[in-house]
Amino acid sequence: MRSRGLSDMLDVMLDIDSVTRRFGDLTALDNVSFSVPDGAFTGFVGGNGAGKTTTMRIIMGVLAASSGEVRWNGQPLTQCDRSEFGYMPEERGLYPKQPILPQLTYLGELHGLSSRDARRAATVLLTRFGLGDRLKDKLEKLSLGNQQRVQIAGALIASPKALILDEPFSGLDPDAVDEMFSLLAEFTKRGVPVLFSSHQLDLVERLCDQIVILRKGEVVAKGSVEQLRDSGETHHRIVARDDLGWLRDRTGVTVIDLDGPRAEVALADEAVAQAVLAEALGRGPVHDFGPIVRPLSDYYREVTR
Ligand SMILES: Nc1ncnc2c1ncn2[C@@H]1O[C@H](COP(=O)(O)OP(=O)(O)OP(=O)(O)O)[C@@H](O)[C@H]1O
Repeated sequence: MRSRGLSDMLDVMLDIDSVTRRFGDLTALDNVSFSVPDGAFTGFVGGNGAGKTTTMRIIMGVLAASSGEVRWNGQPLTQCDRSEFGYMPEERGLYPKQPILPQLTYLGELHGLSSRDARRAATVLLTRFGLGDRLKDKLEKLSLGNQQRVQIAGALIASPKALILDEPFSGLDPDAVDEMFSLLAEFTKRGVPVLFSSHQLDLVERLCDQIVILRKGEVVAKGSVEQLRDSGETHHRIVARDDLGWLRDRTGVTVIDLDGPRAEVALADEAVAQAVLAEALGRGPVHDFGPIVRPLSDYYREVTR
């Protein structure tokens, strides 16, 4: 679904620069730096406790950084800038016991919309999410997936200039994810930067223009999916007619998996790859030989272990 390369997105609107945050003895964020370019979907991943929520809270001014700075269009981010951002916090912002339309309308008003415009925007969004006949229902009466849709609608209500979404896709079924993604894509097309955290690597790989990986409060990788994959170890697949056990004794070859005439190997460099192919051909027919495009999850495991 990615539509543009990073090179097309030259404007960097949201800049997280050397942000450190300590809680007592714990350094939850250690010199974290990355940018969320104009119009880019930036996926923010990392294990439990890596520091994603803390980073988002600092961006939104809920927490202060111990040191470092967040900039918006090159200037230190202000509360006024933040009031124009859409934010979906980890703890979710809406009240379970209140009906959904008045809550979203109120949120729109808090962001500066007139009562009429806020109500209209809320109605349009909720209808778009298939909740047009549930406007008077209390949030808690909706299914979890629908509650999540309403929470996301809360971040979108007032034409946000940036979107900071803490696990917006958790709890959504695959159709709802696609529906939500196409809605968010309308914002990125208008140049809105979107930063979202997620534990769903397959989804991040499919949807994001760029990815930032945190491990124990430090950025361990950032870039487009292609850049991250290319920087990881490449594996090759070999399928031949005869047993490939000889691969175990060759310099520069690490056997990852071997099953008779089928093998997955890590090869030190291109010269080793050519030598392996030549030897395999010398020993008999080779049915398949080539690099394996590995999922992002493999690379993620490499950099976070
Ligand atoms: N208010 C706080 N006081 C003390 N420690 C905190 C506070 N907030 C976060 N932490 C700690 O900071 C670290 C980072 O937490 P954070 O919630 O940012 O991680 P996360 O990447 O969002 O994790 P998860 O994926 O589990 O939501 C954790 O060790 C957490 O316990």
